[in-house]
Amino acid sequence: MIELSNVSKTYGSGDSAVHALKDVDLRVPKGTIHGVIGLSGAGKSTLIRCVNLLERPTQGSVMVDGQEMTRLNGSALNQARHRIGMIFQHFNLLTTRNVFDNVALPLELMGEKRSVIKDRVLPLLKMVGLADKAQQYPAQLSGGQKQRVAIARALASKPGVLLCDEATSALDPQTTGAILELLRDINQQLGITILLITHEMEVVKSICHRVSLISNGELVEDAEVGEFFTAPTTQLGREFLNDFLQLTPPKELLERLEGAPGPSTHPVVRLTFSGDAVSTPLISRLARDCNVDVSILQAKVESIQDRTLGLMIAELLGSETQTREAMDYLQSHQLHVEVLGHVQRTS
Ligand SMILES: Nc1ncnc2c1ncn2[C@@H]1O[C@H](COP(=O)(O)OP(=O)(O)OP(=O)(O)O)[C@@H](O)[C@H]1O
Repeated sequence: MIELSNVSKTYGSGDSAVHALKDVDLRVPKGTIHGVIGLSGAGKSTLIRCVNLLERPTQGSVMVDGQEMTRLNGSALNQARHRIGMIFQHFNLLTTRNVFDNVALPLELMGEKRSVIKDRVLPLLKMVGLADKAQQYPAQLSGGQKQRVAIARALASKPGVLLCDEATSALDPQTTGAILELLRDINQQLGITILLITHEMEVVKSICHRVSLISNGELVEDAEVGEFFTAPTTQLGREFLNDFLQLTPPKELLERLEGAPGPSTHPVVRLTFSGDAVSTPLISRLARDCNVDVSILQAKVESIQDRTLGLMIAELLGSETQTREAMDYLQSHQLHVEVLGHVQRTS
C-alpha cells in the first residue's frame, strides 16, 4: 500500500520557488493499479519520485507497505528502496552490461551470491519473455524489449510496489499494449501494487483500477476508472476525456459557433451519458415530450471496464423555452449537458 498525506514539494525558494506539489493526499491499496494523469508540468514526476524519496517532500508523510519513508535516511532508506521497483520512460539500462547483468544489478548491490542471483534472474527473464536474450546488450534490443529488461530489473529485489514513470511514452501503440499487458499480468500474478504516471488516457483505460487527475500540483479528481471516464467532475477531466474520444465539433460548425444565444439561434450541446441512459431512447423522447428536434452531428459509444459511455454532439432545434426545457429534461436523466455555443438557424 502507498499512502501520501499532506505531501507538498517546493523547488527553490523566494521569488523563484516552484510549488510542484500542494497538499497531496493519495491512497493506493495493496495489489491495485493506480494511475496519475495530468498535463505536462502538472507535477506527475515529482509525485512519483516522492514515493521512493528520489525527491524528498518539503512537507507531509509518505508510507509504503507500512513503512514511513519520510522518516528514513542513509542505509535505512536504501534498504526500504529495495522494496520499491521503478521503471522509466527511457529504460535507464546500463549499455555496457548485457541483459542478464542489468537485471542482476540490484541483487549485486544487495550483496547476493552469484547462485542466488542466477536463480532469481533467469525466471524473471522468462516472465518478461526474454529468456533467449540474456547475453544480448541493450543496443541490440527494441524499445519494448528494453522496457521488459527494465521491468525484470525492477522486480529483481521482490518489491511490493512498482512505480512506472511514463513507462510506455517512448513506445509505439502496439508495443505499449504488450507492455501494459505484462504489467497487468505482473500485478495479478505477484499481487504487486502499481503506481503509474502518464499523460495518456489509453494507459489509464487499459490497466488502472483507479485514477487521480493532477493539475498545478494539486490532485483535483480521484475516482474509479469507470467513474472517471463516464462522469469526470472537473473541466480538465472533461477535456482529457474529449481529447481521448476525439469528439470535438466539426471545423465547419466551430466556425459558425457563437458564444451568446440570439433571437434566431439554436444551442449546440455535447452530451455525455452512461449507465441506464445509454440504453434509454432519450432522443426520441426528447422530440416527443419537449417538442424539439435533435440534429446529431457526432456520436460515439465506448466500453470502459464494466461501464458503457455514450457521447454525442447535437444541435437542439426549437424555441428558446423548448430547448431550455429539453436540456433540463436531459440533465434530470443524469446526462451531462455542456453547451458548446449557438448557431444561427439555417432555415
Ligand atoms: N529539479 C527541479 N527544479 C526546479 N523545478 C522543477 C524541478 N523538477 C520539476 N520542476 C518543476 O516542477 C513542476 C512540476 O514538474 P514535473 O516534472 O513534476 O511535472 P510533470 O507533470 O511530470 O511534467 P512532464 O509531463 O512534462 O514530465 C514544473 O513546473 C517543473 O518545471
